[in-house]
Amino acid sequence: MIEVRGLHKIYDRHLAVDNVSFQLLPGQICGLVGPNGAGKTSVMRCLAGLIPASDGDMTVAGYDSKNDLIELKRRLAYVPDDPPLFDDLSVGQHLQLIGRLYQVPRYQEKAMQLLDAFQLSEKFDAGATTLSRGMRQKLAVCCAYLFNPEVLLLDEPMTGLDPPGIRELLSSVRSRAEAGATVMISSHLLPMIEGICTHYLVMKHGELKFFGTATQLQQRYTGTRSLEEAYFAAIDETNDEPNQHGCEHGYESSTLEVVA
Ligand SMILES: Nc1ncnc2c1ncn2[C@@H]1O[C@H](COP(=O)(O)OP(=O)(O)OP(=O)(O)O)[C@@H](O)[C@H]1O
Repeated sequence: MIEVRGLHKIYDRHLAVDNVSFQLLPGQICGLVGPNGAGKTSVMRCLAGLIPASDGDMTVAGYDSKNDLIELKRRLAYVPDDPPLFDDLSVGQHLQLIGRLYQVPRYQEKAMQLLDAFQLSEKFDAGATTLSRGMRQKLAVCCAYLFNPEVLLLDEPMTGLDPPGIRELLSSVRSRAEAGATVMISSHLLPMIEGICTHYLVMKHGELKFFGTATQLQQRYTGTRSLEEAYFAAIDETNDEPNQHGCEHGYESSTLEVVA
C-alpha cells in the first residue's frame, strides 16, 4: 500500500531525508517518530506529492508518484500539523467541497457523522478563521476522513486537540486501519500512539534508525519497557552506520518483515 525505496530529500544543500526505505500494508498503522528536524514531515510531504523527492521511488495504493500522481492523490489524505483551511469557507462548506470534489456518495450525512464524532457540529456554519487551533485540526481530519482514503498521513494530529478529540482520533485511526486503510502518524506524544501502532519508523538527522513492528522494536532494544524508552535507545545509538543493524535500515529486510 505504501512502498518507499531510497527516498532522499535535499533542500538547497541540506539533506533532510537520507535514503529511507520501508513498506506498509493495508491495516497497518506506522508511528513516525524522531526528534525535531529528523525529516518526518519531509517524508510525508514527499509521499503526498506536495514536494518532489530528490531521489527514490514511491508507490501509494499501487500508483507511482512519478507517473500517476493524480491517481495517487485520489487515494491519499495528508493532514499537516497546521492545516491550511480556506478562510472564506465555513466548516460545512469545507466538507461540501471535499464531498463534491471526491464525489462521495451521501457526503452530507457522512459529514454530519464526522462533525458529531469530533464535537464540531455546532460550528457547522462558522467560518474557518473563527475556529480555534484544535477545531481547525479536527476539521482537517474530518475532511480527510470524508472521502475514505486508502492511505492516511497524519502529521502530529493530536497537537491542539482536547482529550475527547484525542480519544476520537486514536479510536478512529484504529477503526480505519481495521477497515483496510494504511496509516502513518507522526507524533512526539509517544505514550499516546503506543496503543495503536503496529509499526514504527524512527528517524534522526534524516536517517532511518529503525523500521519494523512494535514487537521487533521491543526485541531490538531489549530491556526497554515502553515506546518512549525504545525511542531514546534508538536515537541515542552512537553507531549511525547505514545497515549496521540489518532490518532497521534496509529495504530488503523491511520487505521480509512484511511478508513474514
Ligand atoms: N522548505 C525547507 N527548506 C529548507 N530546509 C527545510 C525545509 N523544510 C524542512 N527543512 C529542513 O529539513 C529538515 C527536516 O525537516 P522536517 O520538517 O521534515 O522535520 P520533522 O522531523 O518533521 O521535524 P518536527 O518534529 O520539528 O516537525 C530540518 O533540518 C529542516 O530545517
